[in-house]
Amino acid sequence: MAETDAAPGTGRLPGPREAPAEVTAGAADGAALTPLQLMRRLASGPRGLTEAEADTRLARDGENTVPAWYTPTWPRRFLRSLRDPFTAVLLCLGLVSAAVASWGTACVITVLVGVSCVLRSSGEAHAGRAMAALREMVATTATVQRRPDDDAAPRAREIPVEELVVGDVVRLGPGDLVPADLRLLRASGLTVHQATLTGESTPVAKYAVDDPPDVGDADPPHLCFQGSSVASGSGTGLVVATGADTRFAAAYRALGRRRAETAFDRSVHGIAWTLIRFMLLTPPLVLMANAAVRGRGLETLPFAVAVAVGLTPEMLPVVVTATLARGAARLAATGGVIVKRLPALHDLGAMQVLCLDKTGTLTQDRPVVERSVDARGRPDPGVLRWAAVGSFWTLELAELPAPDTLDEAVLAAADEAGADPLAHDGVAALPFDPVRRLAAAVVRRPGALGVHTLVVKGAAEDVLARCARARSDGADTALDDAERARLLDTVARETDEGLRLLAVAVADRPARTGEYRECDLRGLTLLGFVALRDALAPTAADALGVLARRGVRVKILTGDHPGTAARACRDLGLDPGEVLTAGALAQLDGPALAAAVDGATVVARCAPADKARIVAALRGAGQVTGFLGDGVNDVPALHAADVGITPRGAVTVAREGADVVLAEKDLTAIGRAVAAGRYSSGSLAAYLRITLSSNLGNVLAMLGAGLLLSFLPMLPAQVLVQNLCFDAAQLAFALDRPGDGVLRGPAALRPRAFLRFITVFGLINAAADVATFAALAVALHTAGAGGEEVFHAAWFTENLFTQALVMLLLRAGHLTVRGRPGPVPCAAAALAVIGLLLPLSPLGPALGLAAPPPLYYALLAAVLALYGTALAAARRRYLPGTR
Ligand SMILES: Nc1ncnc2c1ncn2[C@@H]1O[C@H](COP(=O)(O)OP(=O)(O)OP(=O)(O)O)[C@@H](O)[C@H]1O
Ligand SMILES: [Mg+2]
Repeated sequence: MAETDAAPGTGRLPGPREAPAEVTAGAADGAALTPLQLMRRLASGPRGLTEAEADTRLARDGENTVPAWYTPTWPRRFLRSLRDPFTAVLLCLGLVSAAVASWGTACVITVLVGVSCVLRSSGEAHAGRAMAALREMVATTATVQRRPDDDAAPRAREIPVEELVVGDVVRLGPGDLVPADLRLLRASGLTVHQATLTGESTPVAKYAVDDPPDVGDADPPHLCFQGSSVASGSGTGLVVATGADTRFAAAYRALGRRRAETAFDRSVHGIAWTLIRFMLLTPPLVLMANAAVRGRGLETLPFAVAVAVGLTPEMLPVVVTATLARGAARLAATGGVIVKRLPALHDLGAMQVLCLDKTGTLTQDRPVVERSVDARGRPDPGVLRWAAVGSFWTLELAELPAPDTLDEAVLAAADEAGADPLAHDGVAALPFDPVRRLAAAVVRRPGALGVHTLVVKGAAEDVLARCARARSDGADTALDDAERARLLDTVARETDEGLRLLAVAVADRPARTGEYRECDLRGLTLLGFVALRDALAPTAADALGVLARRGVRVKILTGDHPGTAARACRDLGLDPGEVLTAGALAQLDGPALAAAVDGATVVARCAPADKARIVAALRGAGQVTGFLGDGVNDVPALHAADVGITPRGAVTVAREGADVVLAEKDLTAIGRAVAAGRYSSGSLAAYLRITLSSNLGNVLAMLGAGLLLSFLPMLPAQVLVQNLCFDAAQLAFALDRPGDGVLRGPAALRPRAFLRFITVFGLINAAADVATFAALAVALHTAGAGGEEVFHAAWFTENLFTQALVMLLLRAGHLTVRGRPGPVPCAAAALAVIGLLLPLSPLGPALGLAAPPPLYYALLAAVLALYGTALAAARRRYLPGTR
C-alpha cells in the first residue's frame, strides 16, 4: 500500500512524430528486413552513429527512459489514495449514512476521507521524491559504439541509458539490461531472461539472422527487448526503438508489477484485509443485535455506521508510508544503503534467513593466479598459457563489454609469464555460461594447417566430465572413472586451501566452417588446472557476526566448488557444517527442499535457477528470506526473495532487480539496514497494536452499552470526532523510534498472533469502559444529576484518556528523545488535555456534551489507575522484554 506504482515514463505521449518515418522503426516493423536494409532505413551503419547525429536524434526523439518509477500528478495521486480499501469502506459507509439522511455522519466521514487522502497523497509525494532521489544514485548505463566524427573509428563507451537513440549500436554482455529494443547484428552464446515480457523463467537463446523468419512472431530470436536481461553470452545490436515506443513500454503498462507476495504484503496487508472484513461485518451485527435485544429498527443505522468507522485505522496507509519513507531516507543518509522499494525496508527488518552468494559478496572478486599444474599436480606453465589463449579469444570473439574477473586474472598472469595468445588465430567462441560452468574458444595453432583446436576451461567437475584423456609429460593417457575420481579428490584438497580451480582441456578437430556448439565439447584432453586465490572481503566477517547477533540465519548459495565455499565460510567464522551441492538437491522441491537446506549453511555448485529454487522453497516454508548477490547468476534468486539486496558494484541487472542496494563496498551496511528495518517495523507494529486494540475495545464497549442503555452510548458525531482526535494523535508513530528491544530478532508481524494480541487488549480496554460505566452510575447517583449529555461527556473523556494511556504503555522504548519528550508521549498528552477540556468548552454543548460531576473525575482516576496496572501486567505477558 505504500508502494508507488511503476510505469514507463518517457515524459511524453507516444503520438505522431515529426521525424522522417524511415528513421523511427518500431521493433516489429523492421523485423523482416535484413540487417543491412534495416541499417539503411535507420540511417545508421555497423560502425554506429556519430556523436553529433546521436545528439540530434536525442533532441528530436526524447530520452530513452527505462520503465522507471514515474511521479504521478497530484490529482492522480489523490484519486489513487481514494482507491485504498479503508477509504473505500469509509466512502461506502458515508453513502449509507447519506442514504438514510444522516447528514452529520455523512459530513464527518467526508472530512475524514478528505483529510486522510490529503495526508496520504502528500506523504506519498514526499516518499516518492525521496525514493526517486535514492534510485538516481544507482542509475543504469549501456555500452554504446559511436564515432567522434564521420571519419573516426568507432569507440565503445558507457552512457546513461536515457541517452540512447534509434540507430545506436549497443554491446551486450552478461548481466546487462537490454537498454532499448534491439535488432541483433552479432551474437555469441547469447541467452536473455525476458520474464518481465513473456513470464517465461528460463533464459531464451537469441542470435543474429540475415534473412529473418516469418514476421509477427511473438518472440523473434533476432530481437532483444528493453527490460529483458542478458543471462549469458554477448551480442551487438542496433537500437530500433526507444522510450515509449519499445515493446516493453507497451507490455509494461498492461502488466503492472509482477512481484509475488512479500513479507510486507503478508503482514501489513494481511492485517488490513482482516480488519476490512470485520468492518464490513460490524454494521449488520450492530443492527441485528439492537433489533433483537432492544427492538430498535433502522434508526440505529447511523450509529452502526459510526461504530464501523470507529474500527477503521484510516491513518494506516499514511503511517506506513511516512514511517518507511523516513526510515529509508535516514538509512540512505547515514547507513550507506539505498532502499528502492519502500516495503522492502519492512521486509529487511522481518528477514529471518539471508542467502548470500560467495564470489564478489564474501570475497573481493579480484582473483589472482597462484599456480598452474598439470594433471599429475606438477607445476606446468603450459596450462596457464592455454587458459590464456582460451580467455583471450573468448573475450575477443564474443565482444564482451568487460572481461570476467577470472579471465582477467588468467590474462594478467599469462602476460607476466610472457605468453602471447595472439600467436594463435581465433575462430569461434562459446562464452562462459553459469549453467554449463565452462567457456570455450576455437583457435588455429600456428603451423597446424587444417586443424582447429578447442580450448575449454571451467569448473573441474564439468570439464572433467567432457574429457577422455589426460596429458602429462607430453603423453596422453586414457581417463577412466577411477582416474577422474582421483583428480576430483586432488581438486577438493586444493580447494580446502581456499583456492578456486579452473580445469583446462583441449582437443584437435579437423578444420570446418560450420558453427561450434556445446555438443562439440566432448572427448577432450585434460591439460591441468589453474589455481586462483580470491581474498575475502575485509568487512565480511564483521557483517556475518552482526547478522548472527541480530538473529538472522545465513546461508551461502554459490556456483563455486563446495571446498572453496566451505573454506571461505570457516575463514569468516561461520561453521559450514555439512556442505550440500545443488546437484544432490535436484530431485527435491517445496517443503522437502526447504527441510534439506534448513540445516545446511553452504549449498555449492548452484546454477542460477538452483539459487532461486532454494530461496523460493525457504519462503514457501514460511521463512522471510532475503538474498544478497552481485552476479548474473544471482538475478533469479534476487527476484525470488522477499527482499533482494545487492552491493553497488553488482552487474546492472542485479542492481536493477534488487530492492535494496548497498551503496558502499562495506558489507556491514547490511547490519545497519536490518536495524533500520526493525526500527521501522517496530514503529508500525506499535502503531497497529495500539490503534487496533483500543479501536476494538471501544467498539466492543459501544456495542455492549448500546444494548444495555435505553439511549445510544455515543452520538454518531461524537464517535467521529473522537475518531478524528485518535487519528491525529496516531500520526506521531510515523515520527517515533521504538526501543532497542526490536533489534533482538526478526520483526515479522504474524496476522494471527497479532489478532490474538489485539483481542486480549481490546477486551481489557472494554473492561475499563464498563468500569467507567459503574463509576459514572455511582457518581450520577450521588450527585443526583444525570442525562445523556453527561453520560456522553463522561465517556468521551474516558475514551481519550484510555487511548492516551495505551499509547504510552503499549509502546516500547524511551519516552524522551535527547531529554525532550518524544512524539508519542506529546500526542498522548494532547489527547488527554482534549479529552478533559473539550466537554467543558463551548464546543461541548454543540456536540451534545455536558460536564460530569466532580466525583466522576475522582472515580475516573481510580479506573485509569486500575486499567494502567492491568495493561502493564498483560504487557509483561504478551510483549515480554520490549522495553
Ligand atoms: N570466465 C570463466 N571461464 C571459465 N570458467 C568459469 C568462468 N567463470 C567461472 N567459471 C567456473 O564456473 C564456476 C561457477 O561460476 P559462477 O559464476 O556460477 O559462480 P561463482 O562466481 O563461482 O560463485 P558465486 O555464485 O558465489 O558468485 C566457477 O566456480 C568456475 O569454476
Ligand atoms: Mg557471483
